Amino acid sequence: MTFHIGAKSGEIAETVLLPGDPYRARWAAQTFLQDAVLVNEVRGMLGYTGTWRGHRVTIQGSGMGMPSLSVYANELIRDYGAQTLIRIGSAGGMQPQVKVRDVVLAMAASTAGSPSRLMFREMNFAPTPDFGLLRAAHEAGQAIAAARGIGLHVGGIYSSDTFYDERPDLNEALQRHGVLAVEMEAAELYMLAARYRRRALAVLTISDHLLTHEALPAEDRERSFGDMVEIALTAAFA
Ligand SMILES: O=P(O)(O)O[C@H]1O[C@H](CO)[C@@H](O)[C@H]1O
Ligand SMILES: O=c1cc[nH]c(=O)[nH]1
Repeated sequence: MTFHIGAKSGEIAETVLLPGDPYRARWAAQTFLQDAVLVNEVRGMLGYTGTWRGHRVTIQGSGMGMPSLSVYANELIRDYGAQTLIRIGSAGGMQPQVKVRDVVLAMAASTAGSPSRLMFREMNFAPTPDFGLLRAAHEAGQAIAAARGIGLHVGGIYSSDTFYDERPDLNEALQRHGVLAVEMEAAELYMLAARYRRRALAVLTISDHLLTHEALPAEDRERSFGDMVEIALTAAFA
């Protein structure tokens, strides 16, 4: 048991999927895991442990934004020994070729903030995922994307500290530099994984688009993003 996670010692698996939305954690656990057991509900941030194809997996909500993700990832790594942490998140598309419902594998996560910024100060640390996980997710993702008719993209993303941002010039600069999508947690996850020598990756589904202004409803963001969950699980145990 930690400050924010009520699970007992041994109730968290070494492989953890991290959706921001705790209800997505519940949906993914009910849909993909066998014998899923609720192991955390402190602050309503639901976490479940079960098995996928015989492998133990925890799916733990991480909340919105890097300070929240940082709380859960720190405790999962330092107190429960999590080794592989894969974010399964929603994101806003930033390029015309990246469509709503496409999946993005975040090969780098730029950020202007994050809790780790306090530590790095003037240093522009480059947060990146585990290459083995990225490669395995790409392989799994290609097959899933072809079968389901969705796009799969690998590239840089932007981990923002604000959902409602007042800097259209910043988004424009990021778009000109090829950034595929915006979300709010991956950079901190990658920095923590680097610090503690753990494996991390962010697998994202495009839920809305900054250029076309399309947006999926909350129910879809909670329950219809199975492609990225399958990609994440397959990559974790490749
Ligand atoms: O759907 P999740 O995983 O929460 O991810 C995205 O959605 C939230 C904003 O609506 C932020 O947490 C952002 O990163
Ligand atoms: O942070 C986010 C997440 C989803 N969609 C966005 O536009 N931003």
